[in-house]
Amino acid sequence: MADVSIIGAGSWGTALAVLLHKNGHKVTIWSIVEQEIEMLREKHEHKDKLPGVKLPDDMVFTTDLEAAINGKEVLVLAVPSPYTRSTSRMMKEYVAEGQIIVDVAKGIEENTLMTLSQIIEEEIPQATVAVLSGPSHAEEVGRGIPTTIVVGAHKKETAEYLQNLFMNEVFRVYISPDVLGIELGAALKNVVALAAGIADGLGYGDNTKAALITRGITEISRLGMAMGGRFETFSGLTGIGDLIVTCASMHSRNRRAGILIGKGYTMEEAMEEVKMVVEGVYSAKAAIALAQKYDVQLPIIEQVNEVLFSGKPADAAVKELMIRDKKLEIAFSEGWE
Ligand SMILES: NC(=O)c1ccc[n+]([C@@H]2O[C@H](COP(=O)([O-])OP(=O)(O)OC[C@H]3O[C@@H](n4cnc5c(N)ncnc54)[C@H](O)[C@@H]3O)[C@@H](O)[C@H]2O)c1
Ligand SMILES: O=P(O)(O)OC[C@H](O)CO
Repeated sequence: MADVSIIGAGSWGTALAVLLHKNGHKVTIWSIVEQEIEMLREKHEHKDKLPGVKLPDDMVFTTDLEAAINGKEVLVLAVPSPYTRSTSRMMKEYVAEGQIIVDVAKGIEENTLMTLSQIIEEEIPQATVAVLSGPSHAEEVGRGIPTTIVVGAHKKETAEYLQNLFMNEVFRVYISPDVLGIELGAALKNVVALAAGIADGLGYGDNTKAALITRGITEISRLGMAMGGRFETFSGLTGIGDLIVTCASMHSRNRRAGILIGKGYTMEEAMEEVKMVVEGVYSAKAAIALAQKYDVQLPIIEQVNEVLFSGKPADAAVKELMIRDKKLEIAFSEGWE
């Protein structure tokens, strides 16, 4: 049995807390939001973020960050990506040498273009940082629905330790050394899922969805591989797997925000309506900056940016994608006459 803290009490942190408790670990949940911790103590359920999932009586809820960190074997960092740096800064003074922090959020920092594990490593250099990612909606994990996921870590020993910590008969955990590929797939799929939602909101069909998923993963892997991620990662659970679930599921906040935008809401109105974090909005600009830096084309992601930040009508963005220059589907065709 391990002593574990979840840093951040949103829907994903809460679902993972329940999972880890079921695995026999001692679990503490920390949040910066006092009312949230009071509500969890009183109701033993996160009524706003994960309704219907009961939290066990012996789970500890706290706003005391030092107590949440001291002596814990693993810290699961589950705050949305805009808070990864600020939360890491607060955590730094309490984290022991080698203490494991597993980041479960998905994003790229807009002004630095850093992945979330890079931010944590910069802010808390004494920590051992790993990531957990894959097709996994909190609503389904909270109900014990079979799910597969990947732990990425620089050292195999860390990955195997976390695999044992999280894995059970309904939560199958693979391990991988490709931390960068995992994080890029996770952040970029959210931007493509916004596009898939926009297409749904416009009333388009399954053909359009399949096109966005397939050409979307081409964009993600093109950029990801230019940055050093591995092809197999983008064809795996944290790449195409997570892209499929996010583009298809009504649990997805990115897809739901996209649907509203496709129906004519502004980005701000859609984010307000969805209430929970819509990570794709934060990663969209970073993706374009990275595309420029690594000289790769991301046409879908570019159009998402135009719709989100330049007020381009969603149907005009789709039309622009359809009438782009004629292309080969695959990059190499030497000897093809
Ligand atoms: N929900 C899912 O199904 C799911 C699954 C996999 C990964 N993720 C990723 O996990 C991350 C968190 O997602 P979520 O669904 O839990 O989001 P959420 O919107 O449910 O979480 C918000 C939580 O963030 C915390 N918070 C609010 N303000 C804060 C601040 N200023 N500083 C620090 N913490 C603050 C609070 O505990 C709040 O409940 C995201 O990056 C998301 O992409 C989510
Ligand atoms: O609800 P979303 O769109 O943030 O997606 C949640 C997870 O990333 C799905 O794996």
